[in-house]
Amino acid sequence: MAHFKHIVIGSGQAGVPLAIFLANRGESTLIIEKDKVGGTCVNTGCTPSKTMHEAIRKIYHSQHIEYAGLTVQSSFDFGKLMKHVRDIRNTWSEGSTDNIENTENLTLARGRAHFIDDRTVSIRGFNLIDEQHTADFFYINTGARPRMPEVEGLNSVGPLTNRNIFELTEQPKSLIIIGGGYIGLEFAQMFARIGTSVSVVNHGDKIVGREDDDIIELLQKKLEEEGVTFYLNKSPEKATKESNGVSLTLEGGKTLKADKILVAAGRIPNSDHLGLEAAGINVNDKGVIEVNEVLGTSIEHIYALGEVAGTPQFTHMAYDDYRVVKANIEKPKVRNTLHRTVPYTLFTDPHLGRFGLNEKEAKKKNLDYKLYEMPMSSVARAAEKNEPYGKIKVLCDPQSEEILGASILGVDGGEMMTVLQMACSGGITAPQLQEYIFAHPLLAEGFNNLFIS
Ligand SMILES: Cc1cc2nc3c(=O)[nH]c(=O)nc-3n(C[C@H](O)[C@H](O)[C@H](O)COP(=O)(O)OP(=O)(O)OC[C@H]3O[C@@H](n4cnc5c(N)ncnc54)[C@H](O)[C@@H]3O)c2cc1C
Ligand SMILES: NC(=O)c1ccc[n+]([C@@H]2O[C@H](COP(=O)([O-])OP(=O)(O)OC[C@H]3O[C@@H](n4cnc5c(N)ncnc54)[C@H](O)[C@@H]3O)[C@@H](O)[C@H]2O)c1
Repeated sequence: MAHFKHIVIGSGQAGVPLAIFLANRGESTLIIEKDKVGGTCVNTGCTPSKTMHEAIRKIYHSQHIEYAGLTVQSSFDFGKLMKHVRDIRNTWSEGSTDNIENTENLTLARGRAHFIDDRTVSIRGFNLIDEQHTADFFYINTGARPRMPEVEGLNSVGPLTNRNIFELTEQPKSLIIIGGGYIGLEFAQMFARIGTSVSVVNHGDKIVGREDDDIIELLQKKLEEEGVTFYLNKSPEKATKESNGVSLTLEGGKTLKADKILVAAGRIPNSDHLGLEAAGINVNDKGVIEVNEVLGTSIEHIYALGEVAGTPQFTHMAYDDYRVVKANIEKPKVRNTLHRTVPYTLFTDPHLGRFGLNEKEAKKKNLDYKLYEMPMSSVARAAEKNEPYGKIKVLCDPQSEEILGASILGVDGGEMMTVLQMACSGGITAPQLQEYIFAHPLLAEGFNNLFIS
């Protein structure tokens, strides 16, 4: 048993920078990881999925330049693509491991941690030997895992999730995806583009249900044009292993058949098995650790960060939790989690870049707004790229014309959204953007036309 000033449990998007920060203050710090260093984003989330997305985007666009007189007949090696994805992921995870191991005062323990009491954790190591350590302060950054819906037989058909899909070496000829959210749609398009027959089953009547209906319609239309079939308002009821794959029976009786099923039906926090009761740490009925605005738990010297603490499920938000904890260690009460902007980008092609208010939310809250909207085909750069699909919607305050939120379904829509997010943070208004000199012909230049009232 050793005593540390700080123990960080989980090496996710908040845990690694936090542990390095604490150790660099000259304070003895232990970081515990039960799996690969870097957490979901690096190993089974953003890094591999966006590596795959970019490769497939390039393949797709290289096959769609008939307008320039080029017809491409190419062969495609799925195994090679997935090896590339795993190589990139491993490089980033190993880089993160090296950073930890090269930091003075920082120790990496490999194994699964749980609390014995509010000052002690036990770690079940990879060698199955338990060790116990104590600390003055603890930081829980254990993330979340895929939620497996209650579907009869689902576990016995060996479903894919984000945890094992990047290990595939053979391309499924057909794929059923349960869930029409971020993971479901990103994978649906990727697999459809490489020739897999893809069906998405979603129990709500809309995919990405919190977006505006016109944006959802455009996005769904694009995916349908690329070969994705949607089964909306349908819950899967029974999964069965077949001699040549799997079948999934939906409510109402329709049965789909495919090589594989991918489950992308939301995530649940990794708070069970942590011994939180032994430490007196409160969780809510969804298993989320209850935290205050500076991420303190019900126990004064224990903090929780990232998805396990109910932070919006994006890497940049977990990372911002690290900034909040860091700021409060350096100078208490300077930063908290209240009123944070939560930008995000759905990495379909084209992107859906989002931040702040959309029409759906404004109507729900009965808020007044002025809407500026324009098709992407009116943006010169998008036309020049021959990627004019989508639309821009920006909500502004009707009096001050300050920007309240944006939905940009369009080529590089995430990058475009960020320009508006920054304008919003800096109090730059719609008329100011209409007069602003953007370099021609960039996508952002489209804002000159968008904001003509
Ligand atoms: C397929 C996919 C694509 C995604 N794409 C994006 C994207 O493009 N952009 C974006 O912003 N977000 C994306 N996300 C979401 C993003 O990955 C997560 O929001 C982010 O990783 C959450 O970080 P975290 O710090 O909360 O936890 P995690 O990154 O999940 O880290 C938690 C760590 O704790 C470890 N752990 C758990 N329990 C224990 C224990 N008892 N002892 C020791 N260690 C433990 C886990 O092994 C893990 O390494 C994606 C997610 C998925 C699944
Ligand atoms: N680009 C990004 O930033 C990105 C990419 C991937 C994941 N993520 C994060 O990861 C989180 C998890 O992604 P996700 O796609 O698993 O969850 P999600 O919450 O985005 O979507 C889940 C979908 O599954 C549907 N669903 C739930 N149970 C179902 C059932 N039994 N049958 C059929 N449909 C069902 C829901 O209606 C919903 O549409 C996201 O919320 C997001 O924050 C972000």
